[in-house]
Amino acid sequence: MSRPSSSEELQDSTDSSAAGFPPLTRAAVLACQFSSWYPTFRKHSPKATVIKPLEDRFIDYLESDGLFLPEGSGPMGVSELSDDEDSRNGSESEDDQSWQVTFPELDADIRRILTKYDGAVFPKLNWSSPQDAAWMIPGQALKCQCPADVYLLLKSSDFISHDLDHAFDECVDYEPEKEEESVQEEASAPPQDDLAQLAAQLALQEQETSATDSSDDEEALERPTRRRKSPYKFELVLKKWFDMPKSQEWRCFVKDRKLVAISQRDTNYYDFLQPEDVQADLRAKISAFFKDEIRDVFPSQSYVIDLYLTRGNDRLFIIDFNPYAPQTDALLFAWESLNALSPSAPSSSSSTPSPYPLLRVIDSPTMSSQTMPSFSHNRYPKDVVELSDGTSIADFAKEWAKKLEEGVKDSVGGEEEREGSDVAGR
Ligand SMILES: Nc1ncnc2c1ncn2[C@@H]1O[C@H](COP(=O)(O)OP(=O)(O)OP(=O)(O)O)[C@@H](O)[C@H]1O
Repeated sequence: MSRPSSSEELQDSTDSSAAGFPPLTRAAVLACQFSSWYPTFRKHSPKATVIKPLEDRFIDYLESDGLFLPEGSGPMGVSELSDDEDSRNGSESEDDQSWQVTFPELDADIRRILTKYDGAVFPKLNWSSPQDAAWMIPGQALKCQCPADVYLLLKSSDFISHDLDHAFDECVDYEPEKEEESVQEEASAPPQDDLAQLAAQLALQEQETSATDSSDDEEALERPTRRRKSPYKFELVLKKWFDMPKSQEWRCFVKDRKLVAISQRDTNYYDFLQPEDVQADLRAKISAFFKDEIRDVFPSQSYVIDLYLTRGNDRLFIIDFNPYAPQTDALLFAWESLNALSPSAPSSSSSTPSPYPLLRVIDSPTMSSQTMPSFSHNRYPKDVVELSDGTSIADFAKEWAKKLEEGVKDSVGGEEEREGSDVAGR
């Protein structure tokens, strides 16, 4: 899920009903949480394991100041840190802190999942991956090969902070004071004795297990936790890493259960996507997949799906669900034009084929990558923007969005293709 970079920008974009957006509800946001949809769509999604709920101590670590890594989380294992690892712990004063933080159970879970997934995973929390922090690890991708890689990315990312603190901010039915009150009431209840506590923990585990459809293997690792001052539980999603050619990714917009538009996900120009028959084939494949596998199953009326089409064009995979809301990037479309579409209206003549879903690809190689960056307005690190030229994040975002809009009319140079493999969730 993409998200605004500042509360100011958030205010600009939250008047969703005025702009023609359906009201965003907590249920719609929760439906896009990874563990909400993955059990249902597992066979159409790359392999992944969810660790939930994350313990409060770990969330506190992610939210704490300074960039330091828990002891024993590096590639060398539990008992030692390499010199390299030590140097990633940040400044000298922060080093002291690093030796006080350990997450041996979580480290062990991550290492076990890494082994199961051939040594590399892609991390995210309930909704977001730390894409804005990719530059923190070698290769600038979110390819994690030890627990420290996962922690470093999560801890450095504004997108992850958004998941932790602002996931429901724009929902019409979200009342933070009320929710916090109920959590505080729970926290101030008389302490339970050990047996009662154990029973409560087991009940929680059972409830979670059914919610994530954990079956024969460990695709949902559950453990009891203390209650945090938050009305929902945080989860760490580790997806098996695979090389996914960007040119094969598509963002699909669903309005009132109708697939209205499809946008190329990447901002590069690809020759092979230009022929009309290729585009017609794409529309047909994605439309059929949506109708057969998603439309009657996904609980929301309006939402956005990210799909990946294997290079042989023979199989579609679900990468992510996002809310139909301004904080999700509309990519090559403008939200105003998507909101203005009315796919239910009768077509002018019965012989005219339906124009839906509309499909947009970058259709010219002339635009330079400087004017068409691959991160759009709500997908770059806050710190970078703050340091940029003294403008506020909101102003910078508006400038950026304007550039993007202008940029869509042209396009940029191509990227070499790679083949994805072994992606099936099951
Ligand atoms: N298992 C994976 N292995 C390698 N790369 C991946 C994997 N899953 C996702 N990616 C890449 O990361 C991108 C973002 O993934 P994902 O949609 O899960 O994260 P997100 O933070 O929710 O993104 P967004 O907010 O843009 O929807 C994908 O478009 C894809 O390019």
